Amino acid sequence: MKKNIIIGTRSSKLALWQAEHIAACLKKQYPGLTVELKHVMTTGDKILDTPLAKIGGKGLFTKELETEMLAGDIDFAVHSLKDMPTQIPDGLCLAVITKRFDSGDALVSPKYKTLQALPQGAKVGTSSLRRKAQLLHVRPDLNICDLRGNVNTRLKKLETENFAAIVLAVAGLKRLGLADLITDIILPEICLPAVGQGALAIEARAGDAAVLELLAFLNDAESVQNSTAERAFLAAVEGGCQVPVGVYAETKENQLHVEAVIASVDGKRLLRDSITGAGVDADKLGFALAQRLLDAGGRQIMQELGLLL
Ligand SMILES: NCc1[nH]cc(CCC(=O)O)c1CC(=O)O
Repeated sequence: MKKNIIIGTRSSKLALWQAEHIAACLKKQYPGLTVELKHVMTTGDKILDTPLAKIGGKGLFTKELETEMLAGDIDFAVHSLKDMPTQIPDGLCLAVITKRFDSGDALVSPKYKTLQALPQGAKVGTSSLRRKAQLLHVRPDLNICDLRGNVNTRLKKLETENFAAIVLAVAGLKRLGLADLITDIILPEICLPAVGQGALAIEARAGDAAVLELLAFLNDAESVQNSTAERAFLAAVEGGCQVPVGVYAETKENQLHVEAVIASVDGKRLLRDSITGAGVDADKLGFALAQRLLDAGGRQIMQELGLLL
């Protein structure tokens, strides 16, 4: 049994909460274990002004952590699953996907409270093309403006940059103890979440049996199955975290139900479809749903996006 573990983490408050949460779970399970946190700066942390979609590339929040892991300087890294690219580098693996509690998006609007109540042309902050496209689809009048930075930075900008509302993940706000700031939950009928939103992922060395064994108890079978479908969908549309694509899988009455959307950035074209099947076919279901949406016009939208960015 390992006696000491080094967890690699980004330094944002959310990343630290997530790493500390996993550290606490480990210490509870293995009282003799010592757990250390090592802070690692990623490209996504260094470039703060440019919209992520324009920086391009995948793994902006994971690459430097992966390098440290491969070099043996950290034992594993804790990520928000939604920040994980669909391709994991050779030698590494997704060791754990935790149980997901909140997958949705929230509106923070101290003045207007709900999406419906926002005045015509209201300035709304989000840098996510997925959120932008889906919001514009129901409210084409909104003035959606870029809003980057970690959760706390975005909340500050809500005031300093005069946004009528900003959109954030429910999970991130709850983890930071900021659930009180949520004034409206944006229903999945309006805005489907990002792949894996709300779940934590632990990335570790594929051959490190001691660490993998130590972590196994944190894995949630249903979460793994659901995110397998979601990640298969994302891989098939060849999207990173910065595409106007949303997908949500859930298990109901022993069936896996996957719902997904591909939209143009202006929200004018929005393709949405769903598929249901056996959980063991999670991969195939995600892939099949992607093919359906791509054939229905999604391929053209993704091609246009490639030209745009
Ligand atoms: N893109 C940053 C990011 N990565 C994960 C979360 C929230 C937590 C989660 O979705 O698991 C957030 C903040 C947000 O989107 O509001």
